[in-house]
Amino acid sequence: MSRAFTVRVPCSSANIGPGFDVVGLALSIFLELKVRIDPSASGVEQNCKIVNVGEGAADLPTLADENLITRTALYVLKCHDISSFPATTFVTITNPIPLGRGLGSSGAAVVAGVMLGNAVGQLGLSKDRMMDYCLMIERHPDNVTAAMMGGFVGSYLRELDPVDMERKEIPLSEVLPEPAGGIDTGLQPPKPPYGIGHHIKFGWAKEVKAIAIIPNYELSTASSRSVLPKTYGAKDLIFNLQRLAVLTTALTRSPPDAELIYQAMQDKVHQPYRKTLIPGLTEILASVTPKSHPGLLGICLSGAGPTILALATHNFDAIAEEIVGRFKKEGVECAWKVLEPAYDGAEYIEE
Ligand SMILES: Nc1ncnc2c1ncn2[C@@H]1O[C@H](COP(=O)(O)OP(=O)(O)O)[C@@H](O)[C@H]1O
Ligand SMILES: N[C@@H](CCOP(=O)(O)O)C(=O)O
Repeated sequence: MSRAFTVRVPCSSANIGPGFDVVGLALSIFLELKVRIDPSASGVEQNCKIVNVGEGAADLPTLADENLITRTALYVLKCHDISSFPATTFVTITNPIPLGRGLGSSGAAVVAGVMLGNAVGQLGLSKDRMMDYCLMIERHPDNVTAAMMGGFVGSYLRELDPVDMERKEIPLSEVLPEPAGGIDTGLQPPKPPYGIGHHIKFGWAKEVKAIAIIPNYELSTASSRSVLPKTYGAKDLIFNLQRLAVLTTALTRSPPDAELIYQAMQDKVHQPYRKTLIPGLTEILASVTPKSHPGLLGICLSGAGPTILALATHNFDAIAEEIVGRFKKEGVECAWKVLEPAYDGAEYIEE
């Protein structure tokens, strides 16, 4: 019997200033998979047929063991003794999330892949258990937690017992083996331990919107993490902890207190180091304030960048145009969008 379903996953903005690797906000750009499983389909070579549409479509892989979404689904299936997609699985991936911009495209792809594996294999995994699979692949919890659970979330990775810790810290190449010449032994991959992470959803004041100013170049999360120090001084860590403690509640209050939020979104842990990769970053972050641009609440780098996220209640055009103009002076063109929180997170819709 044929089956059809849709998987829908929001993009996300991680960190929101001081919450490096800790907080994430799911936002209203949605990765969508349209899936049809048709056992009677004939004339199709592979048993999983992928069509990419949207951002980066021309460059994204169309083979199931190469594309991040379907590789992730295969990981989930193999952990349940299912070695491949059922014949014939047609997956149309429509991706409006810009790649490598700090809006969680890879986090959304991983969440979509885990949801796909769960649905294709009819595994009945809960969202909490699916999070364990996500965290075996994307090892900072902020994006995947926001994309899966929705809204504004805080998360941490638990200190697991030594056996589980060893299973969790297995090299990524063993979780998602490279297709060509990799170490795909055909053996069952390592199953995730239970409860790798914990999370909590914060509130969100309904009048707060997120303006994403998106430069027209890609910066991979891996390169943007490579410029960060391995150790930090107590002063900078305390600076961030103090602000994060205030920020998560400040963003729930109506009407929002712009002065409080603006200060609480300052960061000393990642943004200062990333300025070497994002032309004009320091000046851009200082270019709009609640005084210069009423309606602005706070401004930060979105995820690993280069997108800038400005939280605001109104005056969106003026705030965005100021930042677009600053980037232009650095020779960088941008697009911008006003986004809403995506409260529901990842969704599975049976057709
Ligand atoms: N829809 C998708 N399908 C396949 N791969 C994807 C998809 N979205 C993202 N990716 C992979 O994730 C990479 C971007 O990840 P990353 O560097 O973490 O940036 P981002 O900030 O967008 O998450 C892409 O270059 C691509 O390899
Ligand atoms: N906390 C991570 C978040 C990366 O987010 P992405 O959207 O850039 O993938 C970091 O800051 O490195």
